[in-house]
Amino acid sequence: MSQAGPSDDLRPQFTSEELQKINAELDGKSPQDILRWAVDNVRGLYQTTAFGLTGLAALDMLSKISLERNETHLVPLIFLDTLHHFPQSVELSQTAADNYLAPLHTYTPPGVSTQAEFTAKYGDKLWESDEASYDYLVKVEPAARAYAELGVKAVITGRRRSQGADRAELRVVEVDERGLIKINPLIFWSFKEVKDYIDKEGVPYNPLLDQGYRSIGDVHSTALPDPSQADAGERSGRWQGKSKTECGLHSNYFEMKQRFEQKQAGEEASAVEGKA
Ligand SMILES: Nc1ncnc2c1ncn2[C@@H]1O[C@H](COP(=O)(O)OS(=O)(=O)O)[C@@H](OP(=O)(O)O)[C@H]1O
Repeated sequence: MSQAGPSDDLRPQFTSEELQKINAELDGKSPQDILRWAVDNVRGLYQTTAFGLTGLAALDMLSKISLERNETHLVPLIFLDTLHHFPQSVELSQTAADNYLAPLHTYTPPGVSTQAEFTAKYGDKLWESDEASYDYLVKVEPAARAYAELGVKAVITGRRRSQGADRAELRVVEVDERGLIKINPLIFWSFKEVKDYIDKEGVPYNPLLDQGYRSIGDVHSTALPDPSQADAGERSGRWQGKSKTECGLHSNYFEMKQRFEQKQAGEEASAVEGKA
């Protein structure tokens, strides 16, 4: 399966010197100021979101920025439906987009649109037998396909420094190895600041949050945070018992793609040998 596409060749909009200057200017700024900067200065801008609290806050802020400017255009949304989300998360993707009248682009893994089709095509519990291929198929490839098909040059993400692990070192604006710009408008906020904003502005959110979940991904890799570990991070319910902290979406694209393609080639070669 070849996953090549124009997204492999995104052209950077900023030189590294410009990027350094932009980050110095945006350091410590409010999410709204960062979002205003993004809307005014970045072309091909989308919001990639799983409709976590951070993404919902950004969506609400973007909608208010549009209103204050009397604009009808809202930054379009990209949702990568892994086909293994909680039903509440999938439902929220539609209700949030409808609520804000934001264009929503939903992408599923290559060649499938239901969980049963995914299992039939790629195997049962692929996340257990081959986690890297699972991540590639449900997040990395669909995102690259979305970027190529939609002409995405930049994405707003819901990552924040206070989420810890790799995210502690985030910059406001990053350019990835493909030249894709990633903007992290709520980078300086804590979980409490985000939740306070959501409550104050009455932003509808995933009902699972009220059951104690704090970070929500796939059903099979999301658990309630351990109540005995009160100071564990907000993402401690993700991939519990594993050292993994990221789903691949924010990892090096070329490395993920190469690993997947090598694995595929190896499996195809073994299948041919097996038949011979
Ligand atoms: N399925 C899907 N579709 C589109 N975009 C997605 C997806 N999963 C993660 N993201 C983007 O990554 C942000 C952080 O998500 P998480 O903290 O849940 O971590 S992880 O990416 O799943 O590892 C997340 O922030 P939110 O907008 O708050 O959801 C998004 O910007």
